[in-house]
Amino acid sequence: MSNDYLRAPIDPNSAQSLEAGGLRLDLVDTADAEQFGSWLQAEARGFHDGAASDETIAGQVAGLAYRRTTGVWDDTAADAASPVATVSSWSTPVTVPGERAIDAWAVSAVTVAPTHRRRGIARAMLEAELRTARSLGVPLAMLTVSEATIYGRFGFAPAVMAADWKIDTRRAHWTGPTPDGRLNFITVEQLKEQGPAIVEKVRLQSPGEIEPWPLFWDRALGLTGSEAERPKNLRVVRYDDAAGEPQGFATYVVNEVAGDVFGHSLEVRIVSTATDDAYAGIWRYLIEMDLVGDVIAPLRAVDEAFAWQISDFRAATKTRQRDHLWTRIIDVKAALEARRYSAHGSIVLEVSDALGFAEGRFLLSIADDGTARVRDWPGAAPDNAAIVALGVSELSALYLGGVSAATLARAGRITELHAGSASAIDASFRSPITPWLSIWF
Ligand SMILES: CC(=O)SCCNC(=O)CCNC(=O)[C@H](O)C(C)(C)COP(=O)(O)OP(=O)(O)OC[C@H]1O[C@@H](n2cnc3c(N)ncnc32)[C@H](O)[C@@H]1OP(=O)(O)O
Repeated sequence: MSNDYLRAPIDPNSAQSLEAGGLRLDLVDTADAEQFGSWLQAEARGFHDGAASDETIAGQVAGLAYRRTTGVWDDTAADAASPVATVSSWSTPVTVPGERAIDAWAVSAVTVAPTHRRRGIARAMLEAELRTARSLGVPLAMLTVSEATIYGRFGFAPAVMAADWKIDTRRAHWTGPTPDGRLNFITVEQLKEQGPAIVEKVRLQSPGEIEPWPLFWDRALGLTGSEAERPKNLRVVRYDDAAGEPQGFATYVVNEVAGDVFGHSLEVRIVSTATDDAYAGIWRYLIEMDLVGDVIAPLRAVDEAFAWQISDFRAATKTRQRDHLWTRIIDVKAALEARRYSAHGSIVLEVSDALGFAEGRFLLSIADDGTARVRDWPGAAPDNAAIVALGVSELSALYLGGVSAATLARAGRITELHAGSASAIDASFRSPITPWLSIWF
């Protein structure tokens, strides 16, 4: 999708409801550095970050201008130029099962100033985002969340989980393959040039993955801010296959551990690998690092293959596992037809949606090749069809193939109207590749 979303008008419903409370919902002109800078500082304050330096703000003004940037202003506030609430959004492809992607409405930077909380401002902004996405024909919305208690009421649900891993390198001897590629140290500047092409090879492999944006690289590589603020201990290693083609990279830092001169802790920042060989080459390199007692790898997939590539299964532990990407189906037909399925069949979905976007009774007909057609289906279900009643949150949780319908049925979150329907949904919906999103947004 082009950047048309930048010009879409402000949602009139939310503008009116906020106006009734003396507040103004408006778009920020991201070409106006002063206005955009003020919005960025309000966002930082909303997340309890310190005031950003002029250099950081200048970098963000340049790097985030492609996002639809919305604020809420209280013209009676002492600093009336500074918004009391922020949200930003953009349309970007997200990978769905079948190594393909659909446009999704990414929502980020949702903050309301502590002086203005719990009077419905976030609700007005979120509903405006969903209506705007709908008006632009974007079938899915998504976000990564600070708290798991906020977004369910708007029809979002966790669809991609993530895990923080810790590997005890003294116990974890590498038993996986030894690939014939080679590893090379490269500079962060080289990675900024070469990394996007590698990540692009990887993107369609995991449902849930999205395109990183240019400023993502600057942040991840410590290239924002002044020279003095840049990290000095960030290492970058690239894996090239036997033919010399770059197929993966890792960025990491090695930290001293107090009281243990030779025992360091290696913290993985990014590992991105396009082939199984690159995966084995990079993880072997990290796990076998000398003078390192443990490898800390945050925000990884919940079923990392490296757990099966070491001598002691208990040497790799998940120190935390939790929801990461939340999705919200806006257009049931477009969303469900965009992905591929693992088993053919007919499924009737009775979807309820308090906001109305996804409400309806639909027939999903999945062909032998995994493609699907969705029709409104008010009538009786075809013979042998699975039938379930569920909310849009539950359908959104199932969408990327990482959540079990049988579990949701056991939890009372979906209702089987024919016995065995949840298992039929799982046979079709579950992705053979566990969904994973490697970044926050
Ligand atoms: C995608 C992202 O950007 S995630 C980041 C979210 N932002 C943050 O965590 C920054 C700090 N927090 C904040 O800025 C604000 O407290 C926000 C944005 C979370 C909420 O803003 P508010 O304007 O106070 O929310 P609002 O009054 O519209 O509440 C909407 C609903 O969410 C509920 N709610 C709001 N905040 C929370 C919370 N932290 N936990 C649980 N429920 C919440 C309200 O009770 C309300 O429920 P209801 O409408 O069903 O009665």
